[in-house]
Amino acid sequence: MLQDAVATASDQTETAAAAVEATEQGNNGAPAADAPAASIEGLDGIKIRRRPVTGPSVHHVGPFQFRLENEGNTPRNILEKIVWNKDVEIWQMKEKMPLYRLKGPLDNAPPARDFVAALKASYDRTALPALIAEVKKASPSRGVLRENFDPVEIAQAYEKNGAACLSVLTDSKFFQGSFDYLEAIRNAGVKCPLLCKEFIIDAWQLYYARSKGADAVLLIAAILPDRDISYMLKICKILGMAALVEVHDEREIDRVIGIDGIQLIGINNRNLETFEVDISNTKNLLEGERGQLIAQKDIIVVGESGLFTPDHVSFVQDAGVKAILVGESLIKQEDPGKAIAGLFGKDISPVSSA
Ligand SMILES: O=C(O)c1ccccc1NCC(=O)[C@H](O)[C@H](O)COP(=O)(O)O
Repeated sequence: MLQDAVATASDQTETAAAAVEATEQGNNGAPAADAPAASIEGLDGIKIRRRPVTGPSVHHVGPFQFRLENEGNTPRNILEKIVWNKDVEIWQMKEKMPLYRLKGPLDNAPPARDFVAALKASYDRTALPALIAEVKKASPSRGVLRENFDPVEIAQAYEKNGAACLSVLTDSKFFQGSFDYLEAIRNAGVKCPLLCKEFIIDAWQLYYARSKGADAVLLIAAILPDRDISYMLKICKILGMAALVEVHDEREIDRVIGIDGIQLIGINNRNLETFEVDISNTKNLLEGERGQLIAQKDIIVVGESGLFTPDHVSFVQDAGVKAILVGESLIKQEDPGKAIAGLFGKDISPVSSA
């Protein structure tokens, strides 16, 4: 039933993981027709299915029975694939580290750094979009971006050369990222606030990210209903973390503008279903009344993906962004820190502009 599928952020996980497990085990021959529908497609503007149906239909031909692929238990695009995998991963991680064990140590943890203030300070200092530089080893669309990958060295180089904040990919299966990278960067004395770049679908992940040193998290509108975004924003506030709420199209941006407590909207120029990158997406989404409303609400817009040159940076700045999130164009250079000056067309490191 559809209303069953729209569970709260936390109880979705168990159900979803069980569904994925049942699917992977072949469901012991139980026909899908008897199973509850697990898709929440179309609800609250979400385009992807948050979890597979519990098993493909059984088809009978004479004495044989077989299952057809692609009848609900096969992800239709990379985003669905990532999210379905994440469901199972979270379920396993929660077993090892239940919420009550995560929460306790957080009371004595150093407070989160102010991600939003760091972006504003950088913009005021440089009059250029504040840089969130991404520590990104690989991606589903581009494969391995950097063989010789030392996350701490890269983070320090980004900081030294003017990044306001850092984004650290933590998904291991699709991005070769790690929570250990986040923790190591934090423990190495990097002062820039850190964004945990994850596919967050369960509130447990917010506590886990904080426990590993995150100062901010990514919430992707394509995979989260409005009520989950609102709920997670409240938890972020309690934990002292900022949330970068990411959108890709008009429907998503209009949804999130209406949610209370949004400080940062990321416009992803990459379509996460097709991998197509088009930086004019940022401009298109900020045109007209929508851009004015965002400015009135004092929301900072972050332009994400596909930014390689000073012209690209000017283009999105003219469209209204005050910050940019950049991975590939920096990480692929021999010296990712020095690549920052190439991206902006000038040195933006704090020392040189002081
Ligand atoms: O980068 C991908 O291939 C990708 C695929 C599926 C989901 C998300 C993906 N990337 C996350 C990002 O949005 C980027 O890492 C980030 O915006 C930086 O983009 P870029 O500067 O183009 O590396």
